[in-house]
Amino acid sequence: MGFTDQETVALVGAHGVGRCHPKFSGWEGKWTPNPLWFSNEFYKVLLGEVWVQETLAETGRTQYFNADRSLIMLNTDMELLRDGEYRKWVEIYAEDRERYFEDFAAAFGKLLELGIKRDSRGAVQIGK
Ligand code: HEM
Repeated sequence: MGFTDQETVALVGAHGVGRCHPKFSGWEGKWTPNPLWFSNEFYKVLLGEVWVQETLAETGRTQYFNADRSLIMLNTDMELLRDGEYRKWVEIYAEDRERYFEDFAAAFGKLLELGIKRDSRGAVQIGK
């Protein structure tokens, strides 16, 4: 999809808001203690908790829980710790919320505009 490692890490930090619903995806739980608050909390939680893999009896989905089972990570979230280049950005965003906001805005704008062509004045080109 043409995203850099840095943009990928910035986008997945959106999992700091919202939650998983067993009836929709088969996964269960929230990523952060304040899932209605957009911040860099996803990265702090990812780095700061001890994660244990578990398979949910009800849905058969495998995911990760922290020690008190109040927070979760998906396998794709855990990849951000396993890969050195991803992990570098996790650490940067955990430390620097303003940097995260800037980089998320740029990467999310790119995601929203995927496939859209504009002319030199910025007007959207339809059907070209
Ligand atoms: C590796 C890529 C990704 C995977 C595998 C993934 C997977 C998931 C899954 C399984 C859920 C739970 C759905 C449910 O049960 O309702 C979810 C929720 C969510 N995802 Fe992602 N996601 C990815 C990337 C993203 C990106 C790029 C964004 C936004 C920039 C995003 C934003 C969200 C949000 C906000 C929720 C919560 C939705 C809710 O509370 O109903 N995710 N994601």
